Amino acid sequence: MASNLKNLSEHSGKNMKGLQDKKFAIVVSEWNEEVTESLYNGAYETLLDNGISKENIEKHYVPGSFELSLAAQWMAERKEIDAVICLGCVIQGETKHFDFICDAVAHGITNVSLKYNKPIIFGVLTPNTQQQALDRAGGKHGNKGDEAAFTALKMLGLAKGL
Ligand SMILES: Nc1c(NC[C@H](O)[C@H](O)[C@H](O)CO)[nH]c(=O)[nH]c1=O
Ligand SMILES: CC(=O)[C@@H](O)COP(=O)(O)O
Repeated sequence: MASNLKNLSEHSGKNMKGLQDKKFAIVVSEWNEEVTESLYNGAYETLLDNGISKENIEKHYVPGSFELSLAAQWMAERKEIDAVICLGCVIQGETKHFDFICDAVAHGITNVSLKYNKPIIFGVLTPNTQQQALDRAGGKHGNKGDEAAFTALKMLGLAKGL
């Protein structure tokens, strides 16, 4: 469903109880920092709003979205980290560089998640324009950072219930 049909900040709060002791690492790309900082703020506040303490939320920066996969692996290797939220914004330029980055980071994050059996959340915007990015980073379509945090919480809740 396209973002213009479902607000990114709305969620059905299933499986999100008893997670107060879980520890999160949020990795943020420095590219398009106006957007990614807004994504981070959304994710951070969503975790706090759902009972996660500030002490259990780490923030780390990478140069660009392409580096999110390796940073996610460094976080996932740490036993004390229960979930990793990867936040980035890759905006289409004139060349195919966009395609290579998006493909690499989507596959990279998936591979880390399966390798370490932990939620590694793909909170990466891949818009055609800056405005589309802003609309999804606290604008008219909500905040992808909220969605990423909700997703991490729900996956940990699912794992807890298994
Ligand atoms: N153009 C964007 C980039 N490019 C940088 C890459 O992510 C990477 O850091 C570089 O290729 C060196 O490995 N990154 C974004 O996150 N967003 C962009 O729009
Ligand atoms: C996604 C990118 O790396 C992109 O912003 C770079 O722009 P261009 O494809 O015009 O070099």
